[in-house]
Amino acid sequence: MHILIAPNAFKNSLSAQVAAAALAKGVSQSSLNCTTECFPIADGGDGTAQLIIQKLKGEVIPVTVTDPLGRPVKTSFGLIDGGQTAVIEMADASGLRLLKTDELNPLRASSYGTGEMIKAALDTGARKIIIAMGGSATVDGATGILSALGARFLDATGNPLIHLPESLSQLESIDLSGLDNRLAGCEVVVLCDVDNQLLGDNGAAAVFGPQKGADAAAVKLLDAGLAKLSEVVMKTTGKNMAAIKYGGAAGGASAGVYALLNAKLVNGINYLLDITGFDDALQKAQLVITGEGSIDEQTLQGKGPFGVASRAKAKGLPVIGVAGKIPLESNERLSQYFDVLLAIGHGPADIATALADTEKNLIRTGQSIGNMLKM
Ligand SMILES: O=C(O)[C@H](O)CO
Repeated sequence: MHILIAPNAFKNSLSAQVAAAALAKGVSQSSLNCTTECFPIADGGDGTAQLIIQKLKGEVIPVTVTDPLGRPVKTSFGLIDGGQTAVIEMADASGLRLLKTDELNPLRASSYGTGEMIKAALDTGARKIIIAMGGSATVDGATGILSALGARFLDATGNPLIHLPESLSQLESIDLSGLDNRLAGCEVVVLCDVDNQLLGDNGAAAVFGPQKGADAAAVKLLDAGLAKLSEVVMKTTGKNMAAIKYGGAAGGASAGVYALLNAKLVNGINYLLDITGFDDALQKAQLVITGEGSIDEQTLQGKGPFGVASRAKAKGLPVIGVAGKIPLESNERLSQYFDVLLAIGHGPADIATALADTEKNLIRTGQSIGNMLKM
């Protein structure tokens, strides 16, 4: 039997690579006679660019940019296709993981550093830029990214707004005359980790603002600011940031680059699976194991394990989903994609212990899966 092991990262615990290796180790310690292939995945959020760059054997270009609070951060992006295409991870410059809990400041956090990475990519001569968006600390509708690339966000007196995104409700016009003209000849593709739209109860501020430190008042202010941005963008470009699917990803940065850089917004997991040749790996498999920190109804909204499971199911393959948390009761919708769902925990544990034990839990779960299949 050949098993394809394709988990997402286990948030706050293990990268997708380590999770896949742990499951494979467990299976190899079982009594099952089988071969395995590790195919770690990501859905646009943290780790996506790294996986693409690794899989496509890209060149890593080091760069120093500014973090969400304007401090220098050493990071990198990748070049693939012989240098024609740059692959950027927004979270490397503007990610939540760059801030300590007491530094979270969604009213001021800026995506400027991601714009600096785009600029650095243009400097290499890249003609296409893939940006993985998710895991961000910002809710600025890409105003930071665009400012780094030369756009100016102006108030009623024609002065540039300071303290974005907090001041967005004073936006009156956008000056695009200074926008880096190399962007005109460059295709921008954004890999989105969620399909939420920009505004409202299901939008960037309301759903993802709280995890970036926004209280109820800040969520309201940010949502109103993004609505104002959308209104002015509509006047300036005729493009509707508020209506685009995926526009709520990464604090609306996806919607901003869609409207002002003509970026194409796509489902992160599907793009990753396509570009990394997942279907070829699937071709050889008789069983697929995928997983993530939690597998529940939300998984079906385009998350990584869902992307993997739907492709496996399209080929009639059995799928085992492993997660720290799974629904208590069996769920008909989930069963259409996951033949078996396994919780990896070995007993009652607080979150900190569960996170610390994830690797061991995955090894043991992999071994149990192998032994069960052998039976
Ligand atoms: O960055 C974020 O806001 C979330 O990952 C959703 O895209």
